[in-house]
Amino acid sequence: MGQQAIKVEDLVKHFGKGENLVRVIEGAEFQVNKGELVALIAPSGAGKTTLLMMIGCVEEPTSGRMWLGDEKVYDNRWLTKEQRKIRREKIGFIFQAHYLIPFLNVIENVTLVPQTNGVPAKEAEKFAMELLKYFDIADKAYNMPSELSGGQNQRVAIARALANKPQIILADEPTAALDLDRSVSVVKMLKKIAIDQNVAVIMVTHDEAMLPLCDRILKIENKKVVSEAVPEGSRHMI
Ligand SMILES: Nc1ncnc2c1ncn2[C@@H]1O[C@H](COP(=O)(O)OP(=O)(O)OP(=O)(O)O)[C@@H](O)[C@H]1O
Repeated sequence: MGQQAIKVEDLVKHFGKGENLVRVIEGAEFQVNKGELVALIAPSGAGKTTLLMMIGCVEEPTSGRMWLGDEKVYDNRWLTKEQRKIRREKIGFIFQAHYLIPFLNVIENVTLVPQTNGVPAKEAEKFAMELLKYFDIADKAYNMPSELSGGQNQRVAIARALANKPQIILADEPTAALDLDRSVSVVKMLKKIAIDQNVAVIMVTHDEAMLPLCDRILKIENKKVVSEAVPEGSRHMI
């Protein structure tokens, strides 16, 4: 078993109160290790984004316990006043729409978070260039996002998610806007990152073709989270 990146115990999430109470998650228990690429699947409205946002310290759970790396961050309440700091230091987010900032060029987008974290500009730029080279997009460093294709923008968004050297990458349907070839290449990239950078990646997806590329599936079922192997015999399909 690898090192723990995420662990939750008895995690509960409700929205609203009284008549408007919505029970989304009821006692989730699971762990994700560094080096793992895990697909998170469930029907629409079952709570995938909510779960991702709780792990990302954006949405507060209703109760339970949660660890990020070795640090216990939630025990029926946040254990720190600075969830934002935890988020900035430990988590990289990738979204379906890449959300690059349109008036900043590529390298400025990638260095924004590390600079907010106090990393000196030169050092942040050096690491950003390494990431852009790794993603084969260094020649676009000084272009604006509008000058790049959808797939290129998504690679920049992945580089940006890695710029703060996170332990955990949370990707909410990162391939939804891409065709099959580009989707496969993004997911393979996420797997390579998981191994090379020793990070845990959780990827929400509706695309079954992506499952064989993942190590494991987490499924939200009956308001719980269950772990499943990827579909038998299909791992090497793509
Ligand atoms: N801020 C909120 N207030 C009240 N209910 C909410 C809130 N956010 C989410 N919900 C409800 O929680 C449930 C889970 O929503 P969530 O967006 O996590 O689902 P999802 O699995 O990501 O769905 P999709 O696949 O459609 O994106 C839904 O019933 C939704 O209506």
